[in-house]
Amino acid sequence: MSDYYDYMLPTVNFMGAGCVEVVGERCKILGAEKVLLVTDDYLNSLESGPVQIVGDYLNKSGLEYVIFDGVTPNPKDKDVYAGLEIYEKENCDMIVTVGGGSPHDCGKAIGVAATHDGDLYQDYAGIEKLENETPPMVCVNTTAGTASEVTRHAVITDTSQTPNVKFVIVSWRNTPDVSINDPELMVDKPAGLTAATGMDALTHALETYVSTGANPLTDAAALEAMKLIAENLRNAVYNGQDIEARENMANASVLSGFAFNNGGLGYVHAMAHQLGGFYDMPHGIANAILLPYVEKFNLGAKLERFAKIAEIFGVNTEGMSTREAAESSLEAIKQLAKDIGIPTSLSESKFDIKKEDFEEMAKYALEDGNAGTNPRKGTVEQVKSIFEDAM
Ligand SMILES: NC(=O)c1ccc[n+]([C@@H]2O[C@H](COP(=O)([O-])OP(=O)(O)OC[C@H]3O[C@@H](n4cnc5c(N)ncnc54)[C@H](O)[C@@H]3O)[C@@H](O)[C@H]2O)c1
Ligand SMILES: [Fe+2]
Repeated sequence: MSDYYDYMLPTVNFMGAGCVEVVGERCKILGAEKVLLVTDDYLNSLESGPVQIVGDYLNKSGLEYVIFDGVTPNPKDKDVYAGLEIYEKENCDMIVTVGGGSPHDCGKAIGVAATHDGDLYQDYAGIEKLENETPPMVCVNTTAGTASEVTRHAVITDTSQTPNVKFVIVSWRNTPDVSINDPELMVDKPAGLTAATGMDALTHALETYVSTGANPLTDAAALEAMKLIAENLRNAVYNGQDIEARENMANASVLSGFAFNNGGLGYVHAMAHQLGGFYDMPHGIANAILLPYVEKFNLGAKLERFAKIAEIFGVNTEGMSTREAAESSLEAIKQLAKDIGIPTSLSESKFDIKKEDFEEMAKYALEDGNAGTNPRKGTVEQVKSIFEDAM
């Protein structure tokens, strides 16, 4: 390992109420003539929703655009190829995504498929495998969780395998040119989605903070993200119209993206990807359920850091040993999840989880691109037992 590190950020990030108005002018600056607008059918069905708002700004800037709304949650390779067909047929030269992590990731993968031969999973899953420049991209974010709008990750589900496998293409070439986080586009998010995506952001910040790839810059971003989440996620869930809570959650999500884009994640994400691939479980729910169980496994490797997390969550750690303080951080996280209505175990979730799958899921998890920076190395047996523990 070298003594230096790189720190990757997208070129321009817009944050705050009203900032979506820059979308058209930013596309023009990037040289767009015809935009593929990538989204999902729900957001596209909303009158005066984010898709219509973005479309109006594109029109105002004199840009032509065509909508692809075939993105499904946990986006599939076939969604990517359906989008690519439109991108090519319509001679698009730029991608604008509107929505949460699913449209952003699908849009990134459309850009990869448009500029790279071969198979997305076979040839490009893993870290820094992209060889060619991808089309310019602007991401308008409507959830506060994945931070895909600021990261180099695209998480796609490969449906050619049974069971399906979620894989990650990680490349700086995938980093969007512009990210737009306007909290006014987030106020109508239902409570359940706010809770799940908020816990995804927490998982990003926490996994990076205890990862083997953490550095002073990722620490600063991760600590502030966790503080904002501890102070604002409940409010954002309980009162969706609280614009300050929404804005703070957007800030937290982006900060956690700055952190994990550079410091790496861990077994929570590696294992959550299996729950997404095998059962189509929403990503935020999968992370939120697994988080305390995985971190119980990791605790001994980063006791001081977990003790610091407890402080951030408002636990009075005075008089506690470092281990006691570290353990109390897991209780604080469980309490937050409980308060916002997240199931506390896999069996409590409404998904038909099968114990017989755990061995295979554990194997895939250890091969996942996020497993390498987990602070404690586990065997297939150990990862399997974390799944069992979470059941
Ligand atoms: N690329 C990355 O860095 C990264 C990181 C973490 C997760 N992910 C991936 O992102 C995906 C999950 O993304 P997500 O959690 O943002 O959800 P999502 O994009 O899958 O959206 C979930 C649902 O919420 C709806 N929705 C989105 N915004 C809304 C709004 N403002 N109001 C009402 N409804 C809204 C959508 O229509 C959809 O039905 C997963 O596939 C996950 O693996 C990617
Ligand atoms: Fe995530």
